[in-house]
Amino acid sequence: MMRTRPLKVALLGCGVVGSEVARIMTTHAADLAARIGAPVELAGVAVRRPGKVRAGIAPELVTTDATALVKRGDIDVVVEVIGGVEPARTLITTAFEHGASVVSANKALLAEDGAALHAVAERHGQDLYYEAAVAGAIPLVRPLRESLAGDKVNRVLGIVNGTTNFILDKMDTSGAGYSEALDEATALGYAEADPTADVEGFDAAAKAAILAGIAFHTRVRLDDVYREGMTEVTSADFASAKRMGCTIKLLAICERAADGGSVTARVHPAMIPLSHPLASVRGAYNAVFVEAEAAGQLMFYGPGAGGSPTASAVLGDLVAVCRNRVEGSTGPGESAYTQLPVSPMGDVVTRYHISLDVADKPGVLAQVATVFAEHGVSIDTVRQQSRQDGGGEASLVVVTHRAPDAALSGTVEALRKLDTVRGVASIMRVEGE
Ligand SMILES: NC(=O)c1ccc[n+]([C@@H]2O[C@H](COP(=O)([O-])OP(=O)(O)OC[C@H]3O[C@@H](n4cnc5c(N)ncnc54)[C@H](O)[C@@H]3O)[C@@H](O)[C@H]2O)c1
Ligand SMILES: N[C@@H](CCO)C(=O)O
Ligand code: NA
Repeated sequence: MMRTRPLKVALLGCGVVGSEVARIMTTHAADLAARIGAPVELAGVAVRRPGKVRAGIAPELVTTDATALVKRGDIDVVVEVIGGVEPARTLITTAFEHGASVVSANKALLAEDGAALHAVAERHGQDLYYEAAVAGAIPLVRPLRESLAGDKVNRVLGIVNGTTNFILDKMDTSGAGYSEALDEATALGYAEADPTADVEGFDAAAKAAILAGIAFHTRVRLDDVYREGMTEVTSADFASAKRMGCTIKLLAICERAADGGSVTARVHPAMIPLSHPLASVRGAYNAVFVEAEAAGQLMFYGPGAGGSPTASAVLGDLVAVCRNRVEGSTGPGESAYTQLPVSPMGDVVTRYHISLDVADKPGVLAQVATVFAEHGVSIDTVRQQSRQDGGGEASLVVVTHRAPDAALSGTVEALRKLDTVRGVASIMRVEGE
């Protein structure tokens, strides 16, 4: 039976995502009410620029005082889509203290302070849902928190940032420049307010922290995630990748150690074979593989950024939280009972693709091979090509077998010191084989 008192929703932020949340709440009001068992009403919208005309939002709902809105006491659910750590953290905490549940899309905040926010939510008997924070529209947080709660997840690997995938895809397929592709991603509403978060890998690292925490039932913070962005990926790297039958993607990889005693989480560009499903993830799409003991390998794929796709995930959470409210219950809280340590990047076992400019003379190959051997790194393939410019240099491309990342980076440092190595043209990890 339909409850007549409407559930009241406060929307914090009315930008790319917030405006779409408001639009869908209005246009789908009847369906949402039927699914929840109670009408849902937009009771207030906190913005920074009150003078701006916002289609479909009654001007009397708009306020610049987000704090007063979350303190009102009659609000059932606060939807936080302003982004950033503060004032979002204080507003969410205040919402819990004043009897509201929260739906957020804010990965930066959840990766920094998710544990504390979950604790406040639990203390006040409220829900904290954040499907939109990871991989946009793709259902991933809920499947990990709920559908896979009975399995043991060992690995989560994928593309979790739409902006950088859009840029890398453009660089690879159309030869577009980095800045031009970034401007386009920003105009399409994919990039963060400060796109440094995207291109330097902070956004993907925040998502990796959230995913690792949920997947392995432990606490992983942003600082625990090894991070390299994609700003140094060049067209020469793409040319090298092409010669190997690969492309380059910014990957987030979270793994449980083989002995189960620790976990790792990392974000960095990597070469992947063109035959791997991640190689065909185009534009702002995301794709994530989850490997679980009983389920085997699962792939989640879909739009990872943009106002409307992200609003879909926010609305899904809103319906879930409202249903809980109608039933007088709450959903699952944080499940970080294992407290596994996060190992450093040096312990992660990876493969490197290394492209060197070397002197084209006898003994150089042997000298380079010796450095690999001294660091305990086994070589998979070597390709040498003399340069035609008469400068007495050759290009040497080495692909290694798997080895601890510390041994691989130590090898590169030692190679740089050889007189016969004139330069390191490209170093890239190789994944997906
Ligand atoms: N855009 C996407 O594709 C996407 C996808 C997933 C998650 N997210 C997340 O959703 C959140 C919002 O992203 P967005 O793309 O809509 O950003 P946006 O910059 O378009 O919108 C944020 C809005 O919040 C407003 N705002 C900032 N501080 C405020 C305050 N104190 N009070 C009231 N309003 C305030 C800003 O004026 C802006 O209009 C971020 O956490 C982001 O990481 C975005
Ligand atoms: N800026 C983010 C938004 C989605 O979280 C991205 O490009 O993936
Ligand atoms: Na999602």
